[in-house]
Amino acid sequence: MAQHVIELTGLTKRYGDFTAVDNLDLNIRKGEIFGLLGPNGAGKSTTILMILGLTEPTAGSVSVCGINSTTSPVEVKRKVGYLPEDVGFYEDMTGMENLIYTAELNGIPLSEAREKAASLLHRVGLGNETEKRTGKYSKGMRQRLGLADVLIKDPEIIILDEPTSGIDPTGVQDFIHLIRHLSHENGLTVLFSSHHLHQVQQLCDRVGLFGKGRLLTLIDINELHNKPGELEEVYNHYLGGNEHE
Ligand SMILES: Nc1ncnc2c1ncn2[C@@H]1O[C@H](COP(=O)(O)OP(=O)(O)OP(=O)(O)O)[C@@H](O)[C@H]1O
Repeated sequence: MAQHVIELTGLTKRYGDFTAVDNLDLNIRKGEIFGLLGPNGAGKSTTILMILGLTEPTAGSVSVCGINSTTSPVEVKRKVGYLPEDVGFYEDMTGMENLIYTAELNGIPLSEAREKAASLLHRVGLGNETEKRTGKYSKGMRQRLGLADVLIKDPEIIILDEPTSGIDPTGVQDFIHLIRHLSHENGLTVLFSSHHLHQVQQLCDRVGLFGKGRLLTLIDINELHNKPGELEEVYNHYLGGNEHE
């Protein structure tokens, strides 16, 4: 049986009378690329914040690699790399310097940090930009550096929240290929939150479709037989053809 690295049980988040995440039961398997798909406000980011232990659930529980995120967020942080929509870097520092800084914050000795940073910059396609200040990086380059930044502590899971917004179509394709490659190369579990149907279908093994805080259905992408319009049909069936791109 597949090993679960994230287990959400009855997970609920209420803000006053409003329920942002409603009684969510979901298990993510080790090594899979799982998509959280849904329109704005569906509860994807709130779910991610609870997985990271950055927001406390109103009810239910979150376990990451067997660790309770709510009671042990620091331990969970060691296992999970989180790439938000907009990554912040020290703009006056180079890509290399930024990565070394993150590495040192994670307790990696300087000599090892340099080597790891150089290798990761190369792997994410920034091998020729290591000495450029990040203030001069394009949005696509920043997201690639963001990936290197989350990978430097050797996480078991990476969580990417709308990582492609603001990147041009070619950059998006490159980014998607890079994530697939990194996941397969390292056996990484990836959680990818997006409202872009086509990106989710291209990248993910399984998808959870979210709407109004609820998990509406689970979709195995292999079962869609790579038919480009199929995920859209499922989406429209559950979400009534809401605008999604
Ligand atoms: N701190 C908060 N206080 C009150 N309501 C909140 C808070 N955070 C989120 N919400 C609400 O919870 C709902 C779910 O938000 P969430 O950000 O999780 O959705 P999402 O699926 O990630 O959407 P998006 O794609 O826009 O990021 C939204 O209606 C949002 O307004």
